Amino acid sequence: MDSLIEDIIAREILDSRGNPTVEVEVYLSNGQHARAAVPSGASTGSKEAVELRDGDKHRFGGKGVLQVVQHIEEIIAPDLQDLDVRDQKAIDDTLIGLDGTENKAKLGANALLGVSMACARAAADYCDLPLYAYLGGPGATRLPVPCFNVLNGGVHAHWQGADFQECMLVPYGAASFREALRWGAEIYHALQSILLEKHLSVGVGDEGGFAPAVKSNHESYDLLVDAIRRAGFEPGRDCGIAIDPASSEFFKEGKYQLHTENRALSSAEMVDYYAEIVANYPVVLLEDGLAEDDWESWKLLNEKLGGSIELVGDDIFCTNPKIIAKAIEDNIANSTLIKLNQIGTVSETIAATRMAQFHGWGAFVSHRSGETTDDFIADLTVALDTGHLKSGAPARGERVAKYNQLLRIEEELGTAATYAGKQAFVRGVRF
Ligand SMILES: O=C(O)[C@@H](CO)OP(=O)(O)O
Ligand SMILES: [Mg+2]
Repeated sequence: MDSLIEDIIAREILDSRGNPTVEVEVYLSNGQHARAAVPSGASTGSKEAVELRDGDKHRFGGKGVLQVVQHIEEIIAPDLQDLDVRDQKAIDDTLIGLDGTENKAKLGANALLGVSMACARAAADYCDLPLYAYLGGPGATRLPVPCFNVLNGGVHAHWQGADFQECMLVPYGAASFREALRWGAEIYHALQSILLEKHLSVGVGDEGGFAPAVKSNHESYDLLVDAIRRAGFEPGRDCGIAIDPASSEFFKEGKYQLHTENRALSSAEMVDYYAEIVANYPVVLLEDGLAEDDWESWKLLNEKLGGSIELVGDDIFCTNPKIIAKAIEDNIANSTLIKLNQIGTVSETIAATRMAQFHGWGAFVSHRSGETTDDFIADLTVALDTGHLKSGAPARGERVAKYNQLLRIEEELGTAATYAGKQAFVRGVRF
């Protein structure tokens, strides 16, 4: 058989923030090889699989990943040698077994994920299939609604902008992915002109969105609605808004500290705050509206808003099938974010997505704020038919790498391609 893993090598490369990350290459017995790179978050959930860093202050301030490279080449590679690269489950189970810890702290989730992704890609190449078709089969034909993070705040803008980390444009009214991408870019540029006119900064945050020093979180939504109109579209009909406040980052001493507005809200007040935003702006999706340590209050949030918008858990679920199962049981949200490196293998990411989908929940695929030009998540989104993904602004190479790959997939699918549009969202979302 010539689909066996022959060798695996790894190297330390830089991500979009100038921090080291891991790149992995898998070589097969037939001479083919494939590559993958691992992303890295800034606003991370405490239950995420562990991203291992060297801690040697003399290299990258302790953020180096040479130890991870060593784990891949010296521990993982010999063990995976001669496994059939098409057996993703066996590969991932071997990786999990080799690490042996619950949170992948021993070898590092960054070591495991790089190998897992590179193997999936090598297997697809071996089968002479595009990655989305290899992972998703012949039914993988639906293109997702791209959610463009055009206003960056919170930690992604070093608290120079809004408290809320992400304000996204959601062009669900477009007829195709290509059209949605054009709309996103046009609205992004309209927003830039509005900011310039208002003498607000057009400097960008980690995900390529602008990071103006707004006076309130509401000002962000006014800017988005104006930009949608300025570009010639109708807010609510053509394009909605999604928000990721990443609220765990400003939940301190049991209160949500809104720095820009100089006030602190209780969980119940925070839910009312969102209800007011939802009543006044075309918001269709709210991610991490409440903190990961505020599980009980999520029930209230879901009671009040779960019937009209998609409520996504990110830091609180960490793409972990066990936590998502508990969340479904407790009925605290109606959707989960999906991030490969929060859980650490491709198989577990698929399991988390399926868990959500089988229960009528949404699954929202996401990049990380520290990215590379690896476009794996574009294919993954189509393969798992999640209907929507976020990959930052429609600008900056590491963000558009994913959007541009989706253009290629749409083109390749030809007449078979469909665009998820409003159906991308969980049932009940009011448009
Ligand atoms: O909170 C998020 O959803 C992400 C991605 O946008 O940010 P980070 O990668 O910093 O966790
Ligand atoms: Mg988030």
